[in-house]
Amino acid sequence: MIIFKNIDLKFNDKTVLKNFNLTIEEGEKVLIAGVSGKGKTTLLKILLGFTLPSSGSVFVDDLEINEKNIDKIRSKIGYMPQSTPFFNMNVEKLIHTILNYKQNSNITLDTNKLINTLKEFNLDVGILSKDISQLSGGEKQRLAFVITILLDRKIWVLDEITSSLDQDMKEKVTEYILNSNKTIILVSHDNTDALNKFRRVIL
Ligand SMILES: Nc1ncnc2c1ncn2[C@@H]1O[C@H](COP(=O)(O)OP(=O)(O)OP(=O)(O)O)[C@@H](O)[C@H]1O
Repeated sequence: MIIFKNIDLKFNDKTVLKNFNLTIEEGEKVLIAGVSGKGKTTLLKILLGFTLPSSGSVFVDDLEINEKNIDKIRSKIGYMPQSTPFFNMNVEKLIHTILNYKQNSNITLDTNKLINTLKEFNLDVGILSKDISQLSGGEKQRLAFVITILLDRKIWVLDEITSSLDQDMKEKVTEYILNSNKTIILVSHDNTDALNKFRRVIL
């Protein structure tokens, strides 16, 4: 369960969030909507501990976000920011590098699962021998999503992760998210059928 409690956030003199409260149950699918600049990305960054609120508290599974708990909280979250934060390297090497991070030591690479998940999102297995710089924006977004699936964290925090995809693929990715057993907090400006089934929170 995720709880945002009485969150205020100001940047200099500008109030971005005022007395924001939200409780997200285990397995719930929440869409954060609202016009540009309302604080959607900021809200996700607060959940990751990248941005500190001016006041208020955030809890993830009864752990309050603070310096002591933040690593444990982050290890529960699969986070996809607005732009894919990949170094330019070979795709297969990138996947191995990410899986070799200490916080992912509970995951063993299942090659069949990797190949099947790539295929599910119309990525040819040949992508593994390419460099990140050779991929299109949409390929990078789908690859990042495949990696998020492989990491299998219980909470997914997803910031406009379908912006470079065509309508059919937006629908497919959103449907996949909707049918997952994960707790989802998603920011999107899409207009897809699947998104209508999310709980909508408007900032
Ligand atoms: N580090 C920062 N310092 C100062 N102001 C910031 C900072 N980060 C965000 N802001 C401001 O806070 C407001 C909310 O930004 P945020 O990126 O959360 O909006 P958003 O709702 O996600 O917008 P978009 O839909 O365009 O992505 C904006 O006015 C932005 O300029």
